Amino acid sequence: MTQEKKHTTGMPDVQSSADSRQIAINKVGIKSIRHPIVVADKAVGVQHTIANFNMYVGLPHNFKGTHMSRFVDILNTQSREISVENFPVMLQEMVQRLEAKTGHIEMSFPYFINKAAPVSGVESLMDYDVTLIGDIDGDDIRVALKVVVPVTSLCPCSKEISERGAHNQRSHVTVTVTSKDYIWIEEVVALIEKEASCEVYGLLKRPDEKYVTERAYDNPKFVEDMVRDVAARLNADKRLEAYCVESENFESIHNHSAYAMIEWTRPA
Ligand SMILES: Nc1nc2c(ncn2[C@@H]2O[C@H](COP(=O)(O)OP(=O)(O)OP(=O)(O)O)[C@@H](O)[C@H]2O)c(=O)[nH]1
Repeated sequence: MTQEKKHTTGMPDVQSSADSRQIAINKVGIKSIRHPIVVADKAVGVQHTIANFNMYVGLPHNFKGTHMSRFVDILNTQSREISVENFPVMLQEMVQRLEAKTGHIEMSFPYFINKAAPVSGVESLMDYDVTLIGDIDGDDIRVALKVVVPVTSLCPCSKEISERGAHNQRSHVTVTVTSKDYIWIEEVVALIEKEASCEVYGLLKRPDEKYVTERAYDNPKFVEDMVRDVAARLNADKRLEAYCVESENFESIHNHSAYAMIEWTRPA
């Protein structure tokens, strides 16, 4: 007897009953459930963190409801860790357990990278928001990696027209990639940070602060420059099947953001 059946034998199963409305549901399941996960860490082997999961399946028109408890059960399966490597297996397990054809999982987690300050070399952790987005439709499985990288951007126009200074701000550069091969989170972060006016750090001493201020001033970027320069680097990566690069600059001279986005898919 399966785990799900042994506690419920003899009880009415409303969700399995028929529905006559002739309307299929694209996504049904659970949203915002937290669970510990393990992520491969390029520097130290593994990193333990906590992910927020959204897990959905498609529901055919003739069923009243899905089986919500089974999604949680998949997270609690003891026979394997929840990891980036096991993510496709989770997608397969989910559609199998839910008797569905299509499924979608989003696994969002903070990921920490130890960075050295640019002059003093003092080390500190920086946190990055990472999401794995998986879709399964029959035998077709697609997994995208999304990384949000906070950086500094400095406005080229402001630098040109002002007698002193230039407005600069923190920006979020978000890259979402699908790839034939494994892509390290660290690779995506490094690629983006190289193209920013300057990268940001958890801990900076005064010599570092002077360096990042001057580095940003010497390296001004519009939001358009940011997404184009990151896209040019992504274009050179032959492993990629598709990408989306976005930049949101939280403008320090406005109460709104500047935003740009480039999407690319490898031609068939
Ligand atoms: N389908 C559905 N279930 C819900 C919803 N809200 C809460 N639930 C609960 O999800 C729980 C049942 O999950 P199931 O997986 O169907 O439970 P079960 O029938 O005991 O388990 P199985 O034998 O695996 O089907 C019940 O407590 C439901 O009331 C909802 O909006 N839709």
